[in-house]
Amino acid sequence: MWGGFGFRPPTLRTGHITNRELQEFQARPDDTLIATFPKAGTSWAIEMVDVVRRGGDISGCLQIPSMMRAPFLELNPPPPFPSGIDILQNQPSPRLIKTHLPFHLLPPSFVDQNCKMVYVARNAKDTAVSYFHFHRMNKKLPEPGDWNQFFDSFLTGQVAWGSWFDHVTGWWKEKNNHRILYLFFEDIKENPAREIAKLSNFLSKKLDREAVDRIIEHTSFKNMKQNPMTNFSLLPANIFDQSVSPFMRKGEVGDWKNMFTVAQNERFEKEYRQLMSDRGPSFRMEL
Ligand SMILES: Nc1ncnc2c1ncn2[C@@H]1O[C@H](COP(=O)(O)OS(=O)(=O)O)[C@@H](OP(=O)(O)O)[C@H]1O
Repeated sequence: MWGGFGFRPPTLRTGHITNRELQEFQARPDDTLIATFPKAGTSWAIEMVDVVRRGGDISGCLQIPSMMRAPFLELNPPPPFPSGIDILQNQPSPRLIKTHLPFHLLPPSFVDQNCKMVYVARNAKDTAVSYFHFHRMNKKLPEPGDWNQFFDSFLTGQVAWGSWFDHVTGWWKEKNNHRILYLFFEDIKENPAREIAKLSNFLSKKLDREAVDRIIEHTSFKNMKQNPMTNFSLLPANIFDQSVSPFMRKGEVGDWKNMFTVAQNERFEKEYRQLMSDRGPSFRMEL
């Protein structure tokens, strides 16, 4: 699989990465980290950040799959496939790195090296629905059960990468202590040009009007869904079975209304009020 991307797995490694190896990961000062809770718009942000860093030139992005342009830090497949760390250690600078880690589990070198970090948050209801469909198609994740069961698992933080509530508030609390740009999926959807301007400023990359238009076009849902470099169609069906649910599924704000029952919504609202502090980020559930 990896050979097809022009990548040769390093030969030295044979086993899984340990938590200690992850914590000892050496970030470089010019790394850019993209951090999210799963299904918050990671792939969208990767594409935007990558083209912004390339000054609006999309040609490089059209040749290499997104998962190779922004390796997944904590990816830990069984041998002989390379881990995220294996891939990253062999990548030239400046690297783009994807993670779903909560802030408190991030390898300390990202803070020590004063790396730029882009965090994208998405409202919990749409995230839960997107995550449910992702579990159905991702053959490396546990079976989600029915929507009712998954809803319960999500709300109680019993899903991979834990509690959505802890994740979005954990990164929010740190955003002024480090070089963190905290963005929202809903804001990008509402006004991509405004959010690209924030990225251009944060990444110190000047973009003219044409470049911004090019980025909006290249990163539109329609284009990313058709583009094999961004739609994960290069992964075989025993990893992502897109006949069950496509990776680029709907890309909307408010799709939760098609899944949540009235009772689920009431329970969600009640627990949301208890779990989200007043000082945390505030989310829009519809536009
Ligand atoms: N360009 C663009 N515009 C709008 N929406 C987009 C875009 N790219 C990805 N998406 C939607 O983001 C959801 C996938 O989230 P992630 O990329 O974070 O997934 S992952 O955690 O990295 O697996 C998933 O959301 P749902 O459609 O609601 O399931 C994708 O469709």
